[in-house]
Amino acid sequence: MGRGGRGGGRGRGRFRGKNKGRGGGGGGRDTRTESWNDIARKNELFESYYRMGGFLEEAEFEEMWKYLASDLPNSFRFTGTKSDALAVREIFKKRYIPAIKSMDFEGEPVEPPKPVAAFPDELVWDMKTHKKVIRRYAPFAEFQKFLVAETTSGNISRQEVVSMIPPHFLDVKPGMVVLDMCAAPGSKTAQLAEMIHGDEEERVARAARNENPNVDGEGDYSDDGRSTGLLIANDTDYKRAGMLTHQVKRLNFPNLIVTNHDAAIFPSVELPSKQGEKKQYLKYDRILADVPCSGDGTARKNPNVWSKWTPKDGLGLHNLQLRILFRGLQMLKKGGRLVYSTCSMNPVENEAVVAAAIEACGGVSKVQLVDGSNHLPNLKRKPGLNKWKVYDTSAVPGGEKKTAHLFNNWDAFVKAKQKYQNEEPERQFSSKIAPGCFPPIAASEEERIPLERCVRVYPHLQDTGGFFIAILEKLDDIKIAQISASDNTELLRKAMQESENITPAPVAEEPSNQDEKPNGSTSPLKRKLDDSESGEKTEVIKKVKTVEASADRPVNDSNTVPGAEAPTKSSNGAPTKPANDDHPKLKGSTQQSSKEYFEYLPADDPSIAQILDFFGISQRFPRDRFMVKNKEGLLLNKIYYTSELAKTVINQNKNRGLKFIHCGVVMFVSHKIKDAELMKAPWRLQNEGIRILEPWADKRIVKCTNKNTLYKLLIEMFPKLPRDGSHDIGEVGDQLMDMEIGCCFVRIEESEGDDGFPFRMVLPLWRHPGSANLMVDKDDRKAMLLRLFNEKDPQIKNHVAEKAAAAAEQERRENELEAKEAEDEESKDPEEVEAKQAMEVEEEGDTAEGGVLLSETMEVDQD
Ligand SMILES: C[S@@+](CC[C@H](N)C(=O)[O-])C[C@H]1O[C@@H](n2cnc3c(N)ncnc32)[C@H](O)[C@@H]1O
Repeated sequence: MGRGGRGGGRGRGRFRGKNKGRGGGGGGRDTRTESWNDIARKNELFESYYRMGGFLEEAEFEEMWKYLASDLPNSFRFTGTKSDALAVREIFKKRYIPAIKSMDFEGEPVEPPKPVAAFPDELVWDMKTHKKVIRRYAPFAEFQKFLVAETTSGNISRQEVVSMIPPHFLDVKPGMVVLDMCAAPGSKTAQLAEMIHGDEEERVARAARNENPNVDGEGDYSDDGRSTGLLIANDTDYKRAGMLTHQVKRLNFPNLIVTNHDAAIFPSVELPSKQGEKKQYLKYDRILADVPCSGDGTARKNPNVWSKWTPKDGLGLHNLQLRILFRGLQMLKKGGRLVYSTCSMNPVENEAVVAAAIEACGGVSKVQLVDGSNHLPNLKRKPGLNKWKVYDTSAVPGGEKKTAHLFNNWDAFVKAKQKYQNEEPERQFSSKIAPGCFPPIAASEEERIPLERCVRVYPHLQDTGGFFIAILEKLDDIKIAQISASDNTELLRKAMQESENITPAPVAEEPSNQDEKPNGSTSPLKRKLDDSESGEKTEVIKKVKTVEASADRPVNDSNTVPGAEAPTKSSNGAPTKPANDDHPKLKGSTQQSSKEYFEYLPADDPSIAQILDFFGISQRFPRDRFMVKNKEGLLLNKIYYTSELAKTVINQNKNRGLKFIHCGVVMFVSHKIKDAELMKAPWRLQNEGIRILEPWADKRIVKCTNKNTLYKLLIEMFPKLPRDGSHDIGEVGDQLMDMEIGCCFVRIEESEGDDGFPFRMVLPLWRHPGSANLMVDKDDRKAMLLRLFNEKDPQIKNHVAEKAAAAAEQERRENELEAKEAEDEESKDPEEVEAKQAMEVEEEGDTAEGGVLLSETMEVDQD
């Protein structure tokens, strides 16, 4: 049946949104095809849970709910190194804010973007005008162009405000080893990379000038100012990990590795150890666990929340979230910090997970919740909850009625089930409700988990989405034996075993301490029956009718069998992923990835030595961190560069079953030109890696000091460089006149005034025999022309491409003519035709002999 075929109407009634959305086989409504404005922002179950759960006082709840049902403001962040971000921000403030201020939309003045007070340095902005209006309404066209160009160039990240919070709470310092467990699509990974990178460029520049790079004493800059840190960004979904790779490539960060594993069983990463000594494993200073969640805090931009929310979403994810968090805590260094976050407001996915993980680690003496009030002090927030109710719906298979329940504690849930077992044995509850879903009950004040230290961000506080953040600090080693204290013993133990299975080596966890007794059932933290709430507190909210089972709905539709968590079926009956379910389907990852090769070149590789010599790269620049991505380790097309620790991790683990899917910044690309073998270095520098290399170069540097020269180099590809010196590219052309053919650095220093450059730039340029060409692709050229020269629709000239296009057109015309002539010939005397053909062959031979291919025409593919 076609989409939307059954019934055709909108699922506005209770349960209908969910029913239709998940029952794909039944022709359910796909809300994504509908306009966001047409979606009814109503869901009684959703509302009743948050209204009755006691999260907020009634008046505040009303305010919060009003915001939750309204559109989310548009937000974005200026990214990259701080100086670049501030420079682009200034351009935005000077050029676009006044323009927007003078606009009207539908008769009302447009509210211009404003900085979000919660974040420092005015780097985060939001704006009430909807994205769609900005995209479609002509007066916004220039601003939209700027947003698109800077997003493509990586200077702006269009990220939701609340999603920017967790990295700020991690307190990352340059040089730290950081794991982002659930990283795709990668917006927080980018923030973490910026933090690990710190002011690296400034420090490296100082080191290269033989000055002390470590001015403020923060971070480890023992590697000549370079950050020694590492960021591993992981996602279990292979496709999403691909998206993540696409995002992080723009960061040009050599200290980054992308992996594709189930975070709950993330493998231990081995480090080199001396022969005969105990194996060493990587421990992390910081871990971000931004786990898959029901996403109900995203209701302002996600129609599925309104149409599909059920209490089972959160319940179904609690366990996976707990396993991911627990694995994160295992891999954390003693004294290290982990931030757990979700875009859900549901305590079952938040405080309950945090409490259960702390208990599983052995309590507050092992892992403590950190008070985050000194981070982002301007962020409006609410404390975490110490009490909440677990919400479930139960029903009898085939029956019509669903009943909603709110349970205060585990015993109340058990009693309710027992009661129904006598009266209605077929009634089913969610199989996912576990003791860990309920508030913890501590035996003493010292052992109490201060869940109020968690951070809740509600939509009405600063006009954002909803979010939850908890900062955890590992105080002591987690002994394997302590896991038995948890209510989730078996699952967590299994998770540990699985992470061992991925890597043939033993897990890098602390040895089990024999002196340490397992807490077992005597755990003071084990959830107990709270006498005051011991009676069954099931609150039957309302009995409601469910949609009747019908022939075109699969019998295992989760609405007819609540709690059964039936897999969604696609129209061909194959199981598909439920809308908000990010559960991995395979143990290691969601798909088998194709093998990537990461082969490091020897430090004395003669080709590398030749290239580095060509650019006059200092001997202090490391020569053993260059890598190629083919099995044979050959210098074919691209040469990548990585940090020292990234290299160590890749080399030590690539044959241990770890799935690395990305690492390295492109440093050199082979330049395919005629007579390349006669050149000293037929390799071109890349925009990606050029800033890493440039401080160490003392050859082939061209200074660009005039804005007009840069404009000419950007607007025209291959500007002429005739031998007589009559070029049009100013001081750059003058310096190039005496330079050997090949690539070079164009260095542009920051300078003040309207004719100055707002930030420092280094760009690669290829010096041809008769021309020069900035090796910057068309999109980046356009973005630079817009940013620096306010050039809105630049027409970039490319003589070579034009020449090639003209030649192709000429050939096409000739072919057409030939075909026509051939047609005409058919009717002619065959002898005459034969004679003509013989003559043509001769002519072709002549042309080929005399023809010379210009090197430029072979370089059309270079940008
Ligand atoms: C909330 S999103 C992460 C957003 C991301 N941190 C960002 O800022 O762009 C959750 C991610 O977890 C991934 N995921 C789901 N289950 C996972 C698992 N078991 N291990 C690792 N990643 C998982 C999903 O594919 C999804 O990309």
